[in-house]
Amino acid sequence: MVRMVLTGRVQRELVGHINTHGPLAVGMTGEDAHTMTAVRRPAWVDGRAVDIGLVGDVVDVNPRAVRTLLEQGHIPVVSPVARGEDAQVYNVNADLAASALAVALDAARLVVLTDVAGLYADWPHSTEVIEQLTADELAALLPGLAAGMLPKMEGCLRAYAAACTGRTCSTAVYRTHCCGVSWAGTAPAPWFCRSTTPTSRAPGRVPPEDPTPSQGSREDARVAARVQGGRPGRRREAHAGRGEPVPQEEAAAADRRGEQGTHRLGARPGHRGTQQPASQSAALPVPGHAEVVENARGTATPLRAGRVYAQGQAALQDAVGSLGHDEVGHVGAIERGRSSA
Ligand SMILES: Nc1ncnc2c1ncn2[C@@H]1O[C@H](COP(=O)(O)OP(=O)(O)O)[C@@H](O)[C@H]1O
Ligand SMILES: CC(=O)N[C@@H](CCC(=O)OP(=O)(O)O)C(=O)O
Repeated sequence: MVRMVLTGRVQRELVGHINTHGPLAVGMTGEDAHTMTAVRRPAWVDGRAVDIGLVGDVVDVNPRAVRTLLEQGHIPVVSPVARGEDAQVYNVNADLAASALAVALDAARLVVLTDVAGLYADWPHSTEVIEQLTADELAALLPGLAAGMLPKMEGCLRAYAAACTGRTCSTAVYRTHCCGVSWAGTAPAPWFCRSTTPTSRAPGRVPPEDPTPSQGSREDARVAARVQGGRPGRRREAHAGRGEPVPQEEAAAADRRGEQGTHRLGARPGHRGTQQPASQSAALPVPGHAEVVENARGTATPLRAGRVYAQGQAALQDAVGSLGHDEVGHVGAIERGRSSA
């Protein structure tokens, strides 16, 4: 079911929209060429693991197939379905999958899109957007987040921790800014608008050693309750929860697998960020601006990357518009600028 919806339907629509601009997008899944390997991820409720079915967490990424597509000028559209070493196929969260892929590709920037103006400080009571926050601040906020914002922010935190571990990270600041966008009119405003230059509020703050959120977020409790109650829910719950909660030993075993996996992709312990000015961050480009996008080690092919990026933005802008959102915000996660390591 998950494969059918995510790969057979959602992915095909996105690929189709992008390809109205040319032969750019190629659809694939995390299963293909062993791109993503996952382990079962339980929900945590009151410190106890609750099995919610074939939901996984990416523990290993082989980016070779994606890299090959990029090098050939394509835009890979990767559905968040991953193989497990136990021969199961896991449904992984798209934002967490994107974060893991960005890390494996050594990407210079991770951008996650959302249907609201940005990360709200006191949602659902207020829509005041947090413009910028540090990894520590985000880690503290994480357990209180819910719905789609939780995996987005968890993905940001993981990418930050991985990107800034063992190397100088000049712009290691989370920026959550909205590029509010109205798609209501016929001529949509740019949604990749220029971001504010990050301040020097906290570059180089120490990332958390384990960015995996706590044992017991509000969202986990909600999902587990849905699964246990067997009630149909939103799409997420409807296919996330298969099967009954399992005995504690099994849940604990799943957890052990999860911990092992987190170790493979997570932050290496002992890292200390380096104090660097934060001003090296490039502003997000506006559509059509053929910015040369290099990865952090400066190894991207400049011309091709610039062309693909510019085309890709126009195509993505259209694709997102076609999905019918009235407003699309994006949450800038990591933006490293040039790394000296
Ligand atoms: N602090 C928060 N700030 C903004 N949105 C939040 C927050 N906490 C929870 N949310 C919810 O998260 C949603 C954004 O995630 P969404 O874009 O729907 O994710 P996805 O579609 O990728 O699952 C918002 O519409 C809102 O309902
Ligand atoms: C485990 C998990 O979260 N799976 C997600 C995969 C797709 C996804 O992440 O879609 P959104 O970003 O729109 O939520 C799901 O089943 O909905």
